[in-house]
Amino acid sequence: MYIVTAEEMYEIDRYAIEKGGIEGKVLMENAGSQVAQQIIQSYDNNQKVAIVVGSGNNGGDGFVIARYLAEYSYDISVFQLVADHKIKGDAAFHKALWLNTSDKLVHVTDSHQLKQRLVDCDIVIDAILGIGVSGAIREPIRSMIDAINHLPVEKISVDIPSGLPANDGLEVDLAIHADQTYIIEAPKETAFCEKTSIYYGKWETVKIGISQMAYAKHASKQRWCIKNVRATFPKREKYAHKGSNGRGLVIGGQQTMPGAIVLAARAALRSGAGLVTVATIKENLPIVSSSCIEATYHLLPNLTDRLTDRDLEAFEKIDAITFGMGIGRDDSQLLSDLIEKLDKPLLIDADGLYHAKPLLETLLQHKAPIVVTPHYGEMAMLTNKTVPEVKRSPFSISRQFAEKYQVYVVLKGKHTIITAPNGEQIVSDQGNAGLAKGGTGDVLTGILLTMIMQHEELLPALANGCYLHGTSADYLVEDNHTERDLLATDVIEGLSQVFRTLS
Ligand SMILES: NC(=O)C1=CN([C@@H]2O[C@H](COP(=O)(O)OP(=O)(O)OC[C@H]3O[C@@H](n4cnc5c(N)ncnc54)[C@H](OP(=O)(O)O)[C@@H]3O)[C@@H](O)[C@H]2O)[C@@H](O)CC1
Ligand SMILES: Nc1ncnc2c1ncn2[C@@H]1O[C@H](COP(=O)(O)OP(=O)(O)O)[C@@H](O)[C@H]1O
Ligand SMILES: [K+]
Repeated sequence: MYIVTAEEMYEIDRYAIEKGGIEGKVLMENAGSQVAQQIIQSYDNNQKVAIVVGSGNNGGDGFVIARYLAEYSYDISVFQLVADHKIKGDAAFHKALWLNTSDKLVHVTDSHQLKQRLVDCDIVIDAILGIGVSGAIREPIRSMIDAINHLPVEKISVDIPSGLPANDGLEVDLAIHADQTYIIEAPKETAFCEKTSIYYGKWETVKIGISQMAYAKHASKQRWCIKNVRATFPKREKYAHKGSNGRGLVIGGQQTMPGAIVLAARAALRSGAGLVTVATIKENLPIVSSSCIEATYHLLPNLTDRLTDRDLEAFEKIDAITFGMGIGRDDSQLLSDLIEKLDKPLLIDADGLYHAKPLLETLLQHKAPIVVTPHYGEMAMLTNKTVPEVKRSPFSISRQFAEKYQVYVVLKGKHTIITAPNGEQIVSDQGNAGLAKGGTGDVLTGILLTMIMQHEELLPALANGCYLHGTSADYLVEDNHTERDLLATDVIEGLSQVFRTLS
């Protein structure tokens, strides 16, 4: 499933009309009829329904919905919130069709009148503003949205809650707080941002006949699901040997934080890595090696000095490296050596990201791909922004960072956004609040290390890793765990259940 900005949706729409030959009127008919079908399946027809329409094509969808719901005997009233001359084009066409079959159209000019009209309704269908909204919401629409928000009715938004922008990065002025949103064709960026997703309520998409080709040409973001995983997940070769399944290196673990590297190493092995070596200080060895007996160990005298020739020689056979879990924030030469001297795919996580900050300009010198896996706080640190700024613009900030430093970015959160250096993005929205606990990020890092070694392309590799991690947590919470008790180690154990669903 693709995720779009408003501009991309308009391009896709234009492509469907100009190249696909489907008229705009037909797309609007499909949009309204599909939303109506959803409503018919979910809401009894003994309810009193008010459809509030604005000036644009979102309002046009509202007239189509009215026509279909009336056919199914819902008690429908349409309230037009704008002057007649504002309704043009396809919306005017569908308004005329509604008026051919019904006289239930009332022109409402202020919020006081609207409140009176809606007071005995059960459901309000919000077709006031769609993705064409721009700037601060103007009166009288402003007070009308506010009035609807205060009514104790079920609120169903068409395409997007009116007033909410489609794209990330904009401050929300005022928008309908929907209980349910039926999104036309493709979810918009704001459905995946912490501050704005709440306005949508529950949401689902309806298809209106636009081809996948139109999306492939104009959309740059996808929501990753099982279908994508199955299509891209590498098969385990029958004659595989441990060397052919990837040799991963995990570097990190101060004396006070040995758990992070254990989690990463165990997660990498559970995800299918052939060999995992943990490079850490000798003080950690007893605890780490007894917790992960399948790994091999490489001792570093400390976590700050340059790598020796002996280290570099030992790492020569490695296929991918992850650096940073539990490494602490003291000055260290290790990361700059990894960037300069080893041309291996390199994943930088946790404290490693603090080491990466002064080295960002040098990342371009690395001859193999670099992946950074910040949570929102770490992303704010890397970009000199505040956490609220990152939360408002997670898609744009990730893309700018990935393009500027030519790295892959995995911005971790409820919706994890994965960005390639060319700006292409994937959202992984598997997982639950059980993952909001120390150590789950280290598990993700281990899984990603293995995925990097086993896939040919990095973007699906990272998306598949996030899918495994989130889905493991989802299955565990569905079965015998809860969001409260879930531990990072459980997520590692849960992976086998996810793998079984992949073939
Ligand atoms: N393929 C698809 O996706 C399809 C999409 N379709 C539907 O089309 C929708 C997009 O339609 P759209 O472009 O007409 O925009 P939309 O938001 O309805 O109206 C814009 C008007 O709102 C007003 N306005 C704007 N800002 C404002 C403000 N701050 N405060 C107050 N008023 C403001 C402004 O009017 P003005 O008052 O300036 O004349 C502006 O002209 C889309 O969401 C989907 O529902 C389907 O029908 C078919 C296929
Ligand atoms: N509320 C949530 N819903 C879904 N996933 C979550 C949620 N909170 C955290 N996660 C996931 O859990 C992991 C936490 O990573 P991170 O913050 O680096 O943890 P740590 O550093 O303690 O290991 C990320 O993969 C993130 O996407
Ligand atoms: K709307």
